[in-house]
Amino acid sequence: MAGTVCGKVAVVGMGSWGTAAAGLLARNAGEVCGWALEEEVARGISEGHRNPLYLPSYELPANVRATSSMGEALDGADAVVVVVPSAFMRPTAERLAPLLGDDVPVCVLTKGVEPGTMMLMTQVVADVCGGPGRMACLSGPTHAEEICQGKPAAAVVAAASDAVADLFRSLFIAPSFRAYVSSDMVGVEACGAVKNVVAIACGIARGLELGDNTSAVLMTRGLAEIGRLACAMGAEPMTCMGLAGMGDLATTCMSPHSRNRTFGAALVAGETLDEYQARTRMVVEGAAAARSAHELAGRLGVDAPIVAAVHAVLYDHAPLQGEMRRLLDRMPYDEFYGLGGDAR
Ligand SMILES: NC(=O)C1=CN([C@@H]2O[C@H](COP(=O)(O)OP(=O)(O)OC[C@H]3O[C@@H](n4cnc5c(N)ncnc54)[C@H](OP(=O)(O)O)[C@@H]3O)[C@@H](O)[C@H]2O)C=CC1
Ligand SMILES: O=C(CO)COP(=O)(O)O
Repeated sequence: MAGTVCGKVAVVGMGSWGTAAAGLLARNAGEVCGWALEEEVARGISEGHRNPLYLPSYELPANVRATSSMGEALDGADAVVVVVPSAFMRPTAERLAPLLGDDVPVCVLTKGVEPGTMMLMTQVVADVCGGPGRMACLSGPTHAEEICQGKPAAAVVAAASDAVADLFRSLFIAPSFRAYVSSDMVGVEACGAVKNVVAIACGIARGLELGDNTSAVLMTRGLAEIGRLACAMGAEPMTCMGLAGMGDLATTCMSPHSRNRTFGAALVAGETLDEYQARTRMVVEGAAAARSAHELAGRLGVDAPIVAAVHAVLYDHAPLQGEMRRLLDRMPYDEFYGLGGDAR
């Protein structure tokens, strides 16, 4: 029944995932008000209950509306969900800060690492808005296209405070959507950011017609790489085995809905990042994450060859086949090196 958990939830960012998330939240909040950058999106949702630009075939529940005024979206909100692309997180948080009540809990659905500061997305919002204790993040295998169709899915809500984690779990849970909880915010966010880079590698492999074995190897070795990086950032190892790690890696590397995987294949066909994003209007988070993850790996002394290969292809104009060859030519070491295995 709508409205049983809280009165009003604001969703900041009405792209694909913001739209699908608003649909989930509408079951448990009295009212959901989305903030959209574009007036066309806000009007389409409020007047026609559809987002004209993202997932236009999905009819939103009657208690979801949207506005291009951040003040109106935030006014009286009991909880806030932020889901703008990572590149816009800091400027969006700066607009949010003066409108956000002191104790209002915030859940971030965006996946990325801020270039330069190397902050995770909840850290960026807390840096600007204050109140790290009110922050949460939700991540997992949640392609918006399938959530809108009511296909069963699950994610994990991580927060430092049990009360904040419990609130967002209650807000997101639905008959076809399970929300688990965790206290490992770093692990959940690090996994979400780095898996997108591995998905680009899987897309490249697919574009090169390298087969399912190759994809499985990239996913498995990618998970080892995610584990090494996330643990060096302070994550708990088991988080990488969960919904935010293995679960999201699997869907992003295998699903035709994945922008990151599709972009990898498009690269092989000769398309650039700018061309791909302009054509689809959708963000490829793994491209920015490749830069941050590559720099982080260097800073933390972590071996991250798949991240390095994607980075080389995207930013050093390295040939695709050459990078794939370089990955294959590396001397294989202990399978769990950096995760408890020997350096041999
Ligand atoms: N799509 C999915 O299935 C999932 C996405 N995510 C993550 O969610 C985040 C958002 O992705 P997604 O919803 O897919 O986005 P989309 O690629 O579907 O849409 C792009 C979004 O960016 C917004 N935007 C463009 N320019 C700006 C700006 N200057 N300031 C603020 N917002 C801007 C657009 O707003 P407008 O339309 O109003 O112009 C739109 O909401 C990403 O980090 C992604 O990794 C996580 C899980 C699933
Ligand atoms: O994070 C996602 C699914 O959980 C979305 O991945 P893509 O951005 O590759 O579509």
